[in-house]
Amino acid sequence: MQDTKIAPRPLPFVKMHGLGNDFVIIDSRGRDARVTPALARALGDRNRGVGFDQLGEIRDGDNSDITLDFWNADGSRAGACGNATRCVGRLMLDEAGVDRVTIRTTRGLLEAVRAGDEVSVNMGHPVLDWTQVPLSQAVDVKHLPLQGDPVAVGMGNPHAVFFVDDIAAVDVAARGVKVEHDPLFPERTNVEFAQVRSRNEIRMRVWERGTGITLACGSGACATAVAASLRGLTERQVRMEVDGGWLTLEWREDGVWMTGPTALVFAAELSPAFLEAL
Ligand SMILES: N[C@H](CCC[C@H](N)C(=O)O)C(=O)O
Repeated sequence: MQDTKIAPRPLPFVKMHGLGNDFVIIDSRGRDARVTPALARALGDRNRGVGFDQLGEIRDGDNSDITLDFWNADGSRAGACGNATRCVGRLMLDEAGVDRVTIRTTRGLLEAVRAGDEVSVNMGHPVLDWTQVPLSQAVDVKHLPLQGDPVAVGMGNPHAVFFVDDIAAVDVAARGVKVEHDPLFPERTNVEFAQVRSRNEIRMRVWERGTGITLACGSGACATAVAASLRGLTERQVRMEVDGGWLTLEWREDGVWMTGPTALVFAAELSPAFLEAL
């Protein structure tokens, strides 16, 4: 019998961003899941791959319109990614020509709805139990025993939110990397620095676990709105300015809703040579 070699096929993807928080999105519906840590790392390399803050993989739905998994550029998994959820929500809303879609993520069933030109997603209820954030010891999540007195909030991924008087004076990278690896966070953490401008407005900058400084972080924006509300600093609805623009957050009875813009940058495909070299 003659040996046959199956030629690897190119793998299509799209590049999107939400407020400059950028994503590669691979649609694996109807095929075997293809994303591996090695693929995430290679694709996430801005020189050898494409570069992204997170990689999103769309899979077939599970009592939902789709299932969505997130990866960081270091090959680790992100349990939540609000901006990518909005971007994928936009793709699915447009594909189906509907106003509401359901998205299964590791933290449960989320929904995305059209909000004029923007997309709103319900990122679910915040997690305020220290075992679930998770933290490594029984502490008050509203006042962590760390310099700067941050609040811990889980949004499917861990966040530590610091309130500061002057955000321009914060060295986000230096402080972020230190807090990310503090032993209080057994799964490391995303780190937000927030300056409350009024009871309805916050300026926020972020250090993302496994990624570094990004222009926006949707789950971090949700965590920051929850933390500010818990501390009595703001109302439950706030406008938030991040490095990439503006988001609206509202902590409602059914979860934390986030609204903001999405952008489709380009569609392309990964070459067989790139995939073979993994
Ligand atoms: N950019 C994402 C969050 C990524 C979080 C990730 N860095 C993690 O490890 O949890 C967002 O819009 O919510």
